[in-house]
Amino acid sequence: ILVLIATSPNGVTPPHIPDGSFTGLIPPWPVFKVAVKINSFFATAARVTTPPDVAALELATAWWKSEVVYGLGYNGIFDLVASRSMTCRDVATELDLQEFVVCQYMEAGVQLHVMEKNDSSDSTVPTYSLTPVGDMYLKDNLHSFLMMINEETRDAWRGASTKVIKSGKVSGFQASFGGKDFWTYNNDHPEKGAQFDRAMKSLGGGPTGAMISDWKPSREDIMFCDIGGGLGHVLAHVLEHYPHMKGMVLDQPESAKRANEYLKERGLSNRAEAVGGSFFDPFPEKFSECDVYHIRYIIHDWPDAENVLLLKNIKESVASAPTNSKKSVAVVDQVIDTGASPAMEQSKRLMSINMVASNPYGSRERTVSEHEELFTAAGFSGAKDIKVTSLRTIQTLLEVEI
Ligand SMILES: C[S@@+](CC[C@H](N)C(=O)[O-])C[C@H]1O[C@@H](n2cnc3c(N)ncnc32)[C@H](O)[C@@H]1O
Repeated sequence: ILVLIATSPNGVTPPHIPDGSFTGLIPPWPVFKVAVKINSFFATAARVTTPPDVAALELATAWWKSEVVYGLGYNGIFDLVASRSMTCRDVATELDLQEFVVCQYMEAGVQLHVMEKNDSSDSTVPTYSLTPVGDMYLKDNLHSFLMMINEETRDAWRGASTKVIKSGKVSGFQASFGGKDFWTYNNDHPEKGAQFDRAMKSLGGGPTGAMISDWKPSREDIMFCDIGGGLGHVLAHVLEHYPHMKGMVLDQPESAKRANEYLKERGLSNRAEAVGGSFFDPFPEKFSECDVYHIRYIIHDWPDAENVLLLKNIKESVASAPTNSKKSVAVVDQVIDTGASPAMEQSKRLMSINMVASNPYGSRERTVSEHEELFTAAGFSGAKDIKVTSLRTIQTLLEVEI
């Protein structure tokens, strides 16, 4: 807590820091800033010292690296090797795979720093274990994200690169999957919907920790509503830090079902519930009790018109609220041109194409002023006073009072 007090420019002091919370892993601001600068310096040094032909080949084959980690994850190799250091032959035998190919993939994994080789003195055959990066791909961590982003999403990108770029109108996903949009496809394939929810949860820890460390709620007992909150993973973290807060998630019916199970698992059912519905319809009456309407990774999923409708629904929900307490909309997204480093801006630009690939035509990452325009179009009088909160992560928090 002392570290947070000492380093949070917004004076954020969550009353409770649960054991193992991601907030404990967020470096103090000065350390974060220096680390980002050092990282940028070496990235620039590597770029300017790499000959153009090498750089061009690296870019052309960059997907090979993803395919290696995908293959290691898809076949359960990361999880098996995490249990004990093993030879590639034993891995192949245990998983009923081809030894020759497995050994090639594991050697490549060493070169990509997701595995390390342990040469034991009593054997000529090396064993392999995971590096801290490899650990990130385990089933209880980024596994579902690794699968999702290298399965249908890969085809969606190809659709964007070859079809949408000429014809417009639809997402890369629709161009590649017979016109079906991402959410309809996931509803038709519930295992894919569940995979997506798990992927979002696994991506969430760091950004949620940064949000909790840098964003100060108006009171510690507010009603925190996560609109499009998926499994309820963000809400769960927030409520664990603020024992007097309550919260709700609004998400698609199938996700809301999974969210209620997850919130129960986390022992939060007495303070949190998930409600199934569409944020493009008027909000359920109980959402008028929300003090903060938190929307993370939602605005970038939609074209302007849909975002204006969603923001209008939030505003309408507040208009029917019984009290006049201070209320706000808090957007967290990869806001363009607010990043702490060029590498972060590069990631946002790639994420923007991921939106073109996966979401309805017109979806993208936006600048602060583009967000301002959406709020203005939805009739928010506070749009011009949009408050920008820097977070110790790639995302930025934008808050508008209602
Ligand atoms: C990119 S995910 C973000 C999840 C979560 N906010 C997070 O930060 O991890 C988008 C979420 O929007 C939800 N969603 C999509 N269309 C929706 C709709 N019409 N109404 C409510 N939720 C929707 C999805 O189910 C999903 O949980």
